[in-house]
Amino acid sequence: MRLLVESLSARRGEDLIFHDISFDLATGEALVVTGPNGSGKSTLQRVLAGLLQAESGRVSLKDGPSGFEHPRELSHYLGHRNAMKRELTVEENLCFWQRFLGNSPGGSGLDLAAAAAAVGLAGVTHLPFGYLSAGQQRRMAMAKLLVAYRPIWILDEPTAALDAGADRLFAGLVAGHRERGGIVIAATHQSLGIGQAKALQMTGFAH
Ligand SMILES: Nc1ncnc2c1ncn2[C@@H]1O[C@H](COP(=O)(O)OP(=O)(O)OP(=O)(O)O)[C@@H](O)[C@H]1O
Repeated sequence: MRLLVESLSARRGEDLIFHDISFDLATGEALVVTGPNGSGKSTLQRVLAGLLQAESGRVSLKDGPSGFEHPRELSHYLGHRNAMKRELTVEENLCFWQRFLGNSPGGSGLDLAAAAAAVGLAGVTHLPFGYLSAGQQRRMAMAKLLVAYRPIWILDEPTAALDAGADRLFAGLVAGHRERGGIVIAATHQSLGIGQAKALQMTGFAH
């Protein structure tokens, strides 16, 4: 499978945020997106995840499972926020996401206990999400990537609020996903330690 981005431009309100971005990623590859605040990293990711419409250009899949034409249909999107209900327990939140997302063709997610264990949170699945520390909450958001199989991971500053151990854990999850043929696109201000990756430096436009 290949993810193709051709001459992509996006606008936010009146402003053109980026223009003429192209790249392609094959099975097992990763793209690290860097750039200063406001340069358009999140905007690009939201376009790839199908949450924003592009101004022009094309995002498509080639040689993927039949019937899937846009990466949004095969993606996990992890935004700045964790997308968990504070009042629900860890287990209830993960259960919701597992059922809501379902598995893409070609794989299956971990069960909830295994996913919680994989992010080092096995002992707290009975607690409301709101009781967890900021770093534990981010780890939980990573568990969401594991409970349903999606070959493409779109990650916006995935390691914000994480300690060094969690950084390593994250790098291990990404490496495992790539070894299984997954594609990863990660926007970051920090070194992610995810091994060999393509790079895209966003510059933004001066308004
Ligand atoms: N909903 C919106 N409406 C209008 N403009 C927006 C909106 N969201 C973001 N922008 C603008 O789009 C530009 C790019 O923002 P974006 O969040 O994509 O940048 P970023 O590179 O991810 O920044 P950061 O490193 O701070 O997360 C900024 O100038 C921002 O003000």
